[in-house]
Amino acid sequence: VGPYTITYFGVRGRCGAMRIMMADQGQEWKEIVVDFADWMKGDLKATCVFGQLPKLEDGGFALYQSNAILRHLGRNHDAYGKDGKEAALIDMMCDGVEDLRLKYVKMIYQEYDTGKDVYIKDLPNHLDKFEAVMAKNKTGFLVGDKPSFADYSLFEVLLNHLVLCSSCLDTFPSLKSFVEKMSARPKIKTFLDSEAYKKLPINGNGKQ
Ligand SMILES: N[C@@H](CCC(=O)N[C@@H](CSC(=S)NCCc1ccccc1)C(=O)NCC(=O)O)C(=O)O
Repeated sequence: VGPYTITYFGVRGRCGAMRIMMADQGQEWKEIVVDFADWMKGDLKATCVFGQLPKLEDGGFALYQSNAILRHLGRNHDAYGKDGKEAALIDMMCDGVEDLRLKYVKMIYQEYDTGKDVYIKDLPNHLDKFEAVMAKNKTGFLVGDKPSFADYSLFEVLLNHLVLCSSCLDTFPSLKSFVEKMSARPKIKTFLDSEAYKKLPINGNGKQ
C-alpha cells in the first residue's frame, strides 16, 4: 500500500481524521498543499472527480471523498471490523459522524456569528447518541475491540468541538474517556504535538 499523498488546502478540515489514522497506523504520507488563489484559477479543480478536495493518491490510485478515503485506509489497515456485520456497523457510525460534521461545517462557514451559541446549546442532542454507543460497547471504541476508521473520524470531530466548546464532553464520560485514550496513543500523541498538525487551522475561514 502507498506511497500515500494527500492533496488538500492548508487546513485540517476534512483531512484531520485521515491524518490521525495514518499517524496511528505508523503510515507515512506526503502532503500537497493547495493555495486557495491557485485553486480559484480552476485547472486543478477541473481534474477532481467532484471538483473538490481532498484527494488521496495511493501509489497511482486516486480517490476523492473524505469518507471513501477513510474506508479505503480502513480496508488496507485492518480498521474496518472483523466481519461484514462489524463493517456495516462501522459504516453506520461513520455516516453518523458525517451528519455531525456537516452540521459543524455549516455553522462554521455560514452561521458562526449568529448560530454558534444555539449550535453549542443543541450539541448534547447529537453527542448523547455517540455517548450511548460508546457506553454500550464497553471496549472503548464505537464498534468491536480496536480502532476503526469511524473512531478516528469521531475522535477528530470531538477534538474540533472541544475547541469550539471546551466543556462539551463534561456530561459524556464515555466520550471524554475515548478522547483521552485516543489522545494518549503514542503515535497520535506525537502527531497532535507536531508542528505539522498544530500549524494548520481547523477550518478554511479561520473560525473555530
Ligand atoms: N463530500 C466531500 C466534500 C469535499 C469538500 O467540501 N471540499 C471543499 C473543501 S473542504 C471544506 S470543509 N469546505 C468548506 C469550505 C472550504 C473551502 C475551501 C477551503 C477550505 C474550506 C472544497 O474542495 N472546496 C473548494 C471548491 O468546492 O471549489 C468530502 O467529504 O471530501
